Amino acid sequence: MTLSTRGAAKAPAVLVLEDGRTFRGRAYGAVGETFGEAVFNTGMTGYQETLTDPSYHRQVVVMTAPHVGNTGVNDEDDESKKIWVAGYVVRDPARVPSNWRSSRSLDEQLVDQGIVGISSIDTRALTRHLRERGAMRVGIFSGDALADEETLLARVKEAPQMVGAALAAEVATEEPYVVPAIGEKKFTVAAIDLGIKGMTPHRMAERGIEVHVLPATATAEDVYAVAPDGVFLSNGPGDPSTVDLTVIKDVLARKTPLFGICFGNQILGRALGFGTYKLKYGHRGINQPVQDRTTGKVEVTAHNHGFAVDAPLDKVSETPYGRAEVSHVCLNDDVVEGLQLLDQPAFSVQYHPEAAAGPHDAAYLFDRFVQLMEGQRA
Ligand SMILES: NC(=O)CC[C@H](N)C(=O)O
Repeated sequence: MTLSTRGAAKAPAVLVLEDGRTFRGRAYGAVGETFGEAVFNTGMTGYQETLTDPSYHRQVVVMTAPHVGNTGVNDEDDESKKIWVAGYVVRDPARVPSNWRSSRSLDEQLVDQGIVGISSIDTRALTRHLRERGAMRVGIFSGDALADEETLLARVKEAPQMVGAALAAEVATEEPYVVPAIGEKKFTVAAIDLGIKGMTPHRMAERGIEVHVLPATATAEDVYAVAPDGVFLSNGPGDPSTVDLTVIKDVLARKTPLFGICFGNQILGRALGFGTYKLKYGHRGINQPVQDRTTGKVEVTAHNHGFAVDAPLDKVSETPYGRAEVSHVCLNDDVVEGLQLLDQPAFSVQYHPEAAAGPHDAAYLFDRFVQLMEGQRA
């Protein structure tokens, strides 16, 4: 631990929202400047997984939990090879991390990876502002990047918007790789990496699945070259309306068992002919109530999405691939949280059954995927 994490005064920093509201605080992590879409995460824990979730690429994450960094950073909980958030906003960073697995402080980790953040601001006021006005662009500035507010605001307004952003290829693997089945191998799955988290193939491997993780640019030929029993569509950053649907339509046409999560749910929805739209402020956190309408059960789930599928809640829809219905719904706001096809083995959820971090209520969805693959073999 360096002395700086022991509470030495950090440089002044300012956060500027695109509607002109500003918050003055202290630099946290790297000193400099950064831009992105301001979003808030309501998780009380799991900051290491949040920071390394590729779906947060180009987003500045505001933590609503006031005290962040308490357990430091360890060598096991990263969900990808680096921190992806564009910036980090916390109220009150831990001065001294304390956990048996901690190998360094969060502050040091942010500095090492050049992640610009801000602390000591009223994150509750900022969150309420984003809830009332909606997600918007933001900049964080410290050190040499500080300037008068008008100049900073003009720079925030130059930053790219999230609507229309095609980001999956920026975060996905360039080379295919294999995550071996744990124990006896029962199935092969081709997982299209649009920003996959490490825990996701692990959850499949635990169920005897050998997972071939393929780049976002994989063709149908690449997918079928691994002779998959099933195809998986991962989570990922950006606007789902930018994704080329050729491969997924091919998978649907061949009736290969298909499971999608988050971004995967959105692009399955689009392939079925539904629209996607931007939510006012999105769902991010590990305490979101969802109802599985196929069983009536309610589960508490991990979310990270700013877009959603526009599908009718109370009727079966006719699609080019047979009938489809909304299988899951968020109990906070009735947002579509899952889709299922009724005439072929394909389904998806808008949230994170891999639960890293988060409650494990939704783990049964990986078992449903296994059942679909078993059903196809029978
Ligand atoms: N976690 C994800 O896959 C996010 C999907 C999409 N980028 C969204 O914001 O809604």
